[in-house]
Amino acid sequence: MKTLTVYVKDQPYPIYIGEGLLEQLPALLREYQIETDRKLMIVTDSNLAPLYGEKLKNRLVRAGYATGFAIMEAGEKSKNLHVFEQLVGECLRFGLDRQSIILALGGGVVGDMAGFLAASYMRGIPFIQLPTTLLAHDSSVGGKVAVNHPLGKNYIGAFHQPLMVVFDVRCLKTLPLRQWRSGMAEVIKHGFIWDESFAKWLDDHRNELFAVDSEAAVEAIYRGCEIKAAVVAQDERETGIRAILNYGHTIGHALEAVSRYQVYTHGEAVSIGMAGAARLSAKVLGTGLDVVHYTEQLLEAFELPVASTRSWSVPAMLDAMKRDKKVKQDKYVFVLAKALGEVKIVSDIPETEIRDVLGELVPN
Ligand SMILES: NC(=O)c1ccc[n+]([C@@H]2O[C@H](COP(=O)([O-])OP(=O)(O)OC[C@H]3O[C@@H](n4cnc5c(N)ncnc54)[C@H](O)[C@@H]3O)[C@@H](O)[C@H]2O)c1
Ligand SMILES: O=C(O)C(=O)C[C@@H](O)[C@H](O)[C@H](O)COP(=O)(O)O
Ligand SMILES: [Zn+2]
Repeated sequence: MKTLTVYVKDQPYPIYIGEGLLEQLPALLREYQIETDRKLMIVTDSNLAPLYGEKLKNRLVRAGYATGFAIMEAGEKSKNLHVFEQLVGECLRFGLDRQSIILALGGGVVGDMAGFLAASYMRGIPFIQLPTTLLAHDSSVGGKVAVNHPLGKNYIGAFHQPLMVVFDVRCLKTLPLRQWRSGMAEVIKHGFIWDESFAKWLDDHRNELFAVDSEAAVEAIYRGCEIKAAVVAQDERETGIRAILNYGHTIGHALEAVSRYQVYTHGEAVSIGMAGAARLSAKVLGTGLDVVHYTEQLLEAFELPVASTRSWSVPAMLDAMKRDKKVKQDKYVFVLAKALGEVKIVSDIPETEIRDVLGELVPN
């Protein structure tokens, strides 16, 4: 097992990464003085409930915890206020109180939803992240929790840090290949924004990573979490540097919104977004074309898209980007690459440059 700490202001918390950790959860709870007088509520999705949820619930009940079980329909389309309200109802009916703890068992959709539920239920109760997708190495760390609005991603949310993150990498064995690749996009993002040598390491360990070799997976997840934790520790609420974690997301979130969350996974949209951000960096910052080429090459090596095969309205995408959370005084703000492993937040990007890049990424 590997461990690291996220140094946020109120309460630093641990991330545990290893095999079989869900089996050790009751012991970990006891280690954290979480006694059996506290109710637990597992929030999970319809795919994960039969795979891991029911076993986890039985294990916790056997350990003496009163444990509720709330299941949302799997997929991004469920990350909305309607489902949120249903989950609040389940918590109330189960009798969760302010001492209770929510357990988010799933990928980023469950993590964001259950985290937002914890942030707002009775004005805030604790929660624990139990990530089950590769992508969730990103979503389970840093305390951004939210649901979507039809006009865009994560518009209704909060910053609410978990008590701990327990990543049982055995869960990754059942993850569909498409979701594995999707998660790789955020792992690669951590290399692109912070550490060129990590990006190269991923490139060199492609075969082990595709084979979901535990050692390689733990290493990739650990380094991805370490980079994310380093950024979050400097700027928990995104007043500055944290925005670099949004590399590829301005275009990525726009693609997700115009396609009504039904065409791309989050990682696929971010992958196209990073290819776009690299191209925009060349135009706006004069970044070398080698960066653009390497960006595309690495993403494609992991079978991720670097352009859209479907056409979307450029004005609709620009509209979505105008509502991006990084926008200041109605001006587009992008995270751009200066070099591999080094990015910069750039304000006031001319719309013509963005239009040009969208023209290259999206067929008309
Ligand atoms: N809060 C953050 O900082 C942050 C960071 C990155 C992404 N996100 C959010 O995360 C979401 C995407 O998360 P995701 O890619 O994990 O998607 P997801 O949660 O929808 O999971 C993908 C699919 O895989 C299934 N699945 C999950 N784990 C499985 C397993 N071990 N075995 C078999 N099937 C499994 C799920 O049921 C789902 O169908 C997006 O909403 C995105 O906005 C948030
Ligand atoms: O943690 C962050 O900060 C990130 O930007 C990580 C992103 O990968 C993630 O998709 C996040 O949810 C996007 O945040 P948003 O503020 O643009 O909704
Ligand atoms: Zn993301």
